[in-house]
Amino acid sequence: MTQPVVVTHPGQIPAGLRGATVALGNMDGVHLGHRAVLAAAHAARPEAPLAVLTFEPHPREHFRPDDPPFRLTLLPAKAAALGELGAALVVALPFDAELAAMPAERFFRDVLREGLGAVHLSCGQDFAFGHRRGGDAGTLTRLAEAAGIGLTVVPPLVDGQGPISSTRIRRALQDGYPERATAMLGRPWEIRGEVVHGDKLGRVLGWPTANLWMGRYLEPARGVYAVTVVLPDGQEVKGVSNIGRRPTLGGDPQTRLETYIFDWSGDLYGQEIGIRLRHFLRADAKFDGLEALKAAIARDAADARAVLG
Ligand SMILES: Cc1cc2nc3c(=O)[nH]c(=O)nc-3n(C[C@H](O)[C@H](O)[C@H](O)COP(=O)(O)O)c2cc1C
Ligand SMILES: Nc1ncnc2c1ncn2[C@@H]1O[C@H](COP(=O)(O)OP(=O)(O)O)[C@@H](O)[C@H]1O
Repeated sequence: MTQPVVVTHPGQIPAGLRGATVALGNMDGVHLGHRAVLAAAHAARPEAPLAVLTFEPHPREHFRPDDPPFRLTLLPAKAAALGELGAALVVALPFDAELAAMPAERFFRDVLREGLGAVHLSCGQDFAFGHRRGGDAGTLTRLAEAAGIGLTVVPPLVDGQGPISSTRIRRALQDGYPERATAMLGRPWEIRGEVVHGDKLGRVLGWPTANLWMGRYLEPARGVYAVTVVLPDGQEVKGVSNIGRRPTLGGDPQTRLETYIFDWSGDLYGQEIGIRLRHFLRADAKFDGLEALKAAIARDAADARAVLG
């Protein structure tokens, strides 16, 4: 699937992608429920280009900047995942004070109708938009009908535990169940970032680790994970990661994601890699010295190899 065109303003939409059938939502994580919203937009108007209207930053990052980070996907990964689902266009509107203050009617007219030239809309039942979330699926139904634009309101996709949602996926990851996140996402959760320099202790211990900052990503359960690693060339290889603050070494102020890649050597500094959390192995621990830590990492690596097969 080709990468979608990503724009931050309707004025930037290429002529051929105006008049799209448009799925609406934050779409953080791009999970199976989001997939259903895209599928509904496409099914209604299969001849039209498929577009997604989303917000970047996430409205919660705008309204509650001091909340702990919670993102499942940042825009490039979100756009790539939406592209996999057939989106030709992603409109990622900057969510700022102006957008937050825009009445629902004006958002509908200026952005959806005139900006995108939408021929059909789809959203989840809980979609809310416009000033103080003043527009909901009911408002959208009324506005779309008056404008002669089709609308599909998609009921929540459920599994055995209830509706699939970004919130449930976050909770599964915070509780140490990456497999549950994988099931709801339809693919493993991946953290992408640039490899940064650490304390260069890894190679002394015999376990060099490529380090990423968690940044705006949700912090999952701290501890050790069996992972797969997407290298800069796109190759996917196996490894073992620690997500934590290294209590054995005095503790860090920020959480890092450190990954030892199996049967691999090379230089990754400054390059972007993706870490896909597969299985949680154990909680982060404070060891009594470096020898004990080394022994624990050796056991972790063996456990990860075993569970990854
Ligand atoms: C599989 C694995 C498990 C780890 N588990 C812990 C742990 O439980 N507690 C801890 O303090 N550090 C743990 N570490 C982190 C090491 O302290 C870290 O890799 C080492 O300090 C190297 O840091 P550097 O990359 O900055 O050189 C773990 C590392 C790996 C690779
Ligand atoms: N098998 C490997 N797994 C992870 N990183 C590796 C591996 N082999 C070499 N490297 C390189 O070594 C670096 C990590 O070495 P390390 O001594 O832990 O330094 P740092 O403290 O800067 O992370 C990685 O960023 C990467 O460039």
